[in-house]
Amino acid sequence: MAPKIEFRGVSHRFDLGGSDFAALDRVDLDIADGEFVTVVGPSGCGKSTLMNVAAGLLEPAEGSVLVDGVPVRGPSPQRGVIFQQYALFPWMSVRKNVEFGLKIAGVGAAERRARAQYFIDVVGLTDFADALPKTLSGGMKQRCAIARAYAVDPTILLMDEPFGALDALTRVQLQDRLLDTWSRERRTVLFITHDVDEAVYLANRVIVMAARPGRVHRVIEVDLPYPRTEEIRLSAEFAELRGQVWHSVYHQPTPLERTSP
Ligand SMILES: Nc1ncnc2c1ncn2[C@@H]1O[C@H](COP(=O)(O)OP(=O)(O)OP(=O)(O)O)[C@@H](O)[C@H]1O
Repeated sequence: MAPKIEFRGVSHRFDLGGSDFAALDRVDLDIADGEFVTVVGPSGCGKSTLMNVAAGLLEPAEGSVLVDGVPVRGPSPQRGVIFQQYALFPWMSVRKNVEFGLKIAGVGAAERRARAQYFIDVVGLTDFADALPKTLSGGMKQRCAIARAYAVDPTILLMDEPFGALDALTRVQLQDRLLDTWSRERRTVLFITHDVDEAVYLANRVIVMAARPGRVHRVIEVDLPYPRTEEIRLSAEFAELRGQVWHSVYHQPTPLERTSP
């Protein structure tokens, strides 16, 4: 089956005070439909740049990203994006936030309400549907952002450190909630994180990037069954995979001085 997302020779440079800086160097990566792929790597290795290119928020200097075989030319409702900062509208209730994208898409009031309610229930915010974001905890805000992203029915979810600002316990709970949502509403997920445990716990496949220039360093298959459970998190197999990812992230080759053509 053709990949859902294809990165084809994606390179990107930023101008750093007159000299070019290679944020991404010839990234090739295929992601299958329904896969859950996590991306880890040292700070500045180009994780967010990779995601922004996939989201259509950034045009790569070279190469392209294809979704269902079609080059990405800009943002699309087909690709839901979730950032670390929740980006909720503070004056709107949870329900109105979740309905927002549907309203923009011209979905009628009754269907809007039903779809929003479904995803509010899925992320466990039923009792807070009419609450304003300022009354929610960080984890609840992020669940609202997840419900909002799902409600417009994207085929792909692009998540950039979505749980990065949360405490460890909330983070683990949201990982389970996200996997539960993913198992019920299967989407292709590209999830960026700094957290090696999180990367292994969530993924089918972990992409380890290296910096300077930003590139794919290693791809590690996570051959653990779903649903992932505490038992799996504490298993020897999990520890072994975590060790592999950890080693790949923290013992990387020295940065290349320049990229060869
Ligand atoms: N708008 C920009 N202008 C100049 N340089 C940039 C810009 N955005 C990113 N960079 C540089 O490109 C490199 C990759 O940045 P990116 O944010 O993609 O890395 P990252 O892996 O997501 O980092 P982190 O894990 O710290 O968030 C970094 O060295 C960064 O300094």
